[in-house]
Amino acid sequence: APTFQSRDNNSTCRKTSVAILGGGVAGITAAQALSNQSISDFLIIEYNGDIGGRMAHTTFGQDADGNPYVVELGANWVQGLGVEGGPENPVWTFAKQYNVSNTYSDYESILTYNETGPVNYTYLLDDFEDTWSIFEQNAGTLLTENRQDQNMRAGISLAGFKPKNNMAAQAVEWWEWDWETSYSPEESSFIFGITGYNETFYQFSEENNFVVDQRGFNAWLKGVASTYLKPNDTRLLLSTIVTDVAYSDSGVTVTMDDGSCVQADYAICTFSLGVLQNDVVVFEPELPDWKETSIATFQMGTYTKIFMQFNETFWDPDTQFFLYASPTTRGYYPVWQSLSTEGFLPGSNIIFATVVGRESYRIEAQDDETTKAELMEVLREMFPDVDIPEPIAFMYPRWSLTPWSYGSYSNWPPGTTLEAHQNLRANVERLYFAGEHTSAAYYGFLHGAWFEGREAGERIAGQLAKECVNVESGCGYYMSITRIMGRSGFLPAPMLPRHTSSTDRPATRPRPNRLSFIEHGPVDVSRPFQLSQKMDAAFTRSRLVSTE
Ligand SMILES: Cc1cc2nc3c(=O)[nH]c(=O)nc-3n(C[C@H](O)[C@H](O)[C@H](O)COP(=O)(O)OP(=O)(O)OC[C@H]3O[C@@H](n4cnc5c(N)ncnc54)[C@H](O)[C@@H]3O)c2cc1C
Repeated sequence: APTFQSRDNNSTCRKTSVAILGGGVAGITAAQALSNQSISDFLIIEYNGDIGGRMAHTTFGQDADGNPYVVELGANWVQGLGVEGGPENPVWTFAKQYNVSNTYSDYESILTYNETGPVNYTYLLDDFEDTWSIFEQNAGTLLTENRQDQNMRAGISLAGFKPKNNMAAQAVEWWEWDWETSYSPEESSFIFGITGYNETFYQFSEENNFVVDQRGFNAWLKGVASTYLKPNDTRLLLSTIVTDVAYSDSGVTVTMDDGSCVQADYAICTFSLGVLQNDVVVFEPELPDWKETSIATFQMGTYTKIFMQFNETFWDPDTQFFLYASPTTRGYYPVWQSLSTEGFLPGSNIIFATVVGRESYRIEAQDDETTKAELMEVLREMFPDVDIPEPIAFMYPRWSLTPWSYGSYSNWPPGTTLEAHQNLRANVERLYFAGEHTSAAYYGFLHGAWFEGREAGERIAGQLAKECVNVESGCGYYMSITRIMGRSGFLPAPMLPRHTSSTDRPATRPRPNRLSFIEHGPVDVSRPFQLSQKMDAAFTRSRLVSTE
């Protein structure tokens, strides 16, 4: 049973204005937003011995001199970079600023295989792309006409792509969908799967750059943190595990596993959706029903990279991706990426496979040797003419079992709404929530965490300063739908924010008809994004409806 003895004796707690729970992207950005508004009295409380959260790396294998390589266990790409003169992904801005080494991911650099070896089914990639331009329009129709969401399977199928028992088509669909979202089309929202894609790849750009920086991808976040934290700053509590969070309309008390506590005027909880779903932190009082419902509704996916180093590069060193279609099982070690390729870690002889969802859970539950044997069997099928040696290094993380993340990143299930998501984001009393999962526009991405951390920091800064410096994102509390409606339950009228029509978009956009609910235009990364304002407008409309 949880004990709250520290809270009973608050005089012994360390005092601060803002307790930031978690030192991932959202937490570090929230603290930066406070610092930018001259609020220096905050504490960042982080489980791990370093900042970065799910942007996490480790050492793996070794080079010819015996020095280990650094590989990313979590986030690996800057996704959607930006176009000349247009909005730029803030992570890309910082990656450039802090010289993070990266290479363009060329998705055309792909070879396809099945259980008999190399088989060219790349034409299916084109087929799927053609289908995409149809189903994204259909998703747009559903959104603009405020119609019921479907699952992605229905969207893909109605647009004409029906893989059924064609395993090559299944592999292609996995590459196009599951690989990005960590969920199958059956498990994913059609409308918000498409808007989620469009917000990033049509607003910024469709380019993804893969990070191979030997300092680790979090080098940029450390750079950001160093602008307001001194070396060994006592406001950063590393290796500190939060167990209890007591909140009220006058403050928040945070208790750690060693019994120590922090008493704050406000707090921002940036723990992942997986952490919230696994009840590892006790909230006092219990989170309200509307909050619990939203936490239970959204999904936490698992994305697993399995690294292998060999004593030679027996695959084509000039190709970035290798797609494998299992004869029996969709998503069975489908995507392989070479790190031995120029621009990555040439000469490293490292290749890694990726699985998601149920396949991740399956391999997380088995030992390394069993998984290694499965991978070797697949490689021998893909390269029947090669005498493949045993790997000299092998490793994969178990994200769904990791106690500070419980999964990789969030996804929207079919049939949910923006309103349900706003409840995931809304504060309870003086406890705020931020992270990739609270971003309706950029959930699952580093930049989602960045925008959300900044907004939460700015809102609290507005509360503390008693003046709203940042009028664009708004200050103060977020709205929960219950707070507006005065009750929980189904909303009587659809309240989707206005979205742009295709004619509003710059002509230079690659596929101008894709759907978005954020207006396009230059985004200055020093300014917040305005989704919340649009949502607030939607909520105002809902209040009018309910009053009527
Ligand atoms: C395998 C994988 C691949 C990914 N690939 C990409 C990619 O290529 N591109 C991309 O943009 N995004 C990618 N992502 C998503 C990206 O990593 C996340 O969106 C982002 O890092 C989330 O940041 P956050 O601050 O919201 O959460 P987190 O990074 O989870 O930060 C929360 C922090 O809270 C801490 N914490 C949790 N519990 C406690 C506790 N009890 N006490 C104290 N501290 C606690 C954690 O240690 C963590 O540091 C990937 C993620 C994974 C796991």
